[in-house]
Amino acid sequence: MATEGPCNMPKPGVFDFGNKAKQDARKETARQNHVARLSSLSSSKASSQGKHGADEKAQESKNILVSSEDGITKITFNRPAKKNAISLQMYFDIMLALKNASTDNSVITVFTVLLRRISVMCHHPWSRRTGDYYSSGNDLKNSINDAGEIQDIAISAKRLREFVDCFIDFPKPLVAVVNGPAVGIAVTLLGLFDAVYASDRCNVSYSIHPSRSDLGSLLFLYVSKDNGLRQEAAEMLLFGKKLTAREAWAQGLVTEVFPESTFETEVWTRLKTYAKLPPNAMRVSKELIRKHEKQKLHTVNAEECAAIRERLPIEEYTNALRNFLSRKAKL
Ligand SMILES: CCCCC/C=C/CC(=O)SCCNC(=O)CCNC(=O)[C@H](O)C(C)(C)COP(=O)(O)OP(=O)(O)OC[C@H]1O[C@@H](n2cnc3c(N)ncnc32)[C@H](O)[C@@H]1OP(=O)(O)O
Repeated sequence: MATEGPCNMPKPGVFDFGNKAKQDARKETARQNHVARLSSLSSSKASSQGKHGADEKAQESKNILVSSEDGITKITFNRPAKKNAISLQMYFDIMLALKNASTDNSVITVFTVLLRRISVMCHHPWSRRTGDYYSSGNDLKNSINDAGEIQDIAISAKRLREFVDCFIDFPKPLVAVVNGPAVGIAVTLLGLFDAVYASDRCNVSYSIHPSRSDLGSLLFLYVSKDNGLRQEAAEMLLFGKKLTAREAWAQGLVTEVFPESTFETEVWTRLKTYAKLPPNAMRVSKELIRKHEKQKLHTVNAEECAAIRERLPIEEYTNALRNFLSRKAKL
């Protein structure tokens, strides 16, 4: 891989991970090992997958499960022990899953959390229960090593930008089935879905993490664009106020709130019906609805990731990280 000389290569497309990784490596020679790891992951997985049908199992990775059935590609968080915190590997797995879903035969793409079955001794011998969290957001270990030193900021910030870009550009209807609390980047992303269905046990919040207001402004842009500046959103973004599912609905972040007891049945019945609608009409409608805001979202995303890259090394942030990791601080 070339690491010197001018970069005359054309800018790769948002889903063109191979070329993006190569360009990263040219600019970040000091970080080549890290980039190479991500690049090799991309090429090995991409080459083993290609196009696939909506009724086939599409992708296996430990913490992100992907499956397709009934015209729906489901991307499922499966890291309950860490409250579905999103590691660098998971960012990558999700981007790959979105890339595949954008060209597979499915009609709708859905993000959700793996349901865990627990034994209960009350009315039913088995009761379904959701994983605790939809997602606790960015894995706070992504940018700090075991010695407590900040690491890989440029790469993480770039990866984050590419990750959010994938959501902004995703061409098919994208739905979030949120059956537990969502934090940080997982909340920001909600603004980029076409529909967000939440159970009444869900809540949304940003953390004590000082970067929340950076990434939050994407969400803020979305929430406030038709309604003027919304003070409730500012309370969440600036002061870390936790919103209930119904408050998030009132903010326009959630499409509909369902009782937990009927959530799964109602939502999946509805989604299966939607998946029978004409796919091309939905794609064209989505393109028309999103066309005018897309460029603005890309611009804000780029600005925010640049801000994160600059702010991450400051003491306020590093202290917050160390406090969380030494169990002195939580949400
Ligand atoms: C380049 C960088 C880009 C930065 C981009 C920024 C994006 C915005 C964000 O998303 S920042 C992250 C925001 N999220 C948080 O701040 C949540 C932090 N977590 C908590 O506050 C709590 O864990 C909790 C309230 C979500 C749950 O508390 P609870 O007491 O129920 O559970 P534990 O704290 O014991 O958690 C269980 C294990 O999970 C690990 N964990 C939870 N969240 C994260 C996380 N975001 N990152 C890493 N690890 C997380 C926790 O450490 C426990 O692990 P352990 O059992 O091994 O100790």
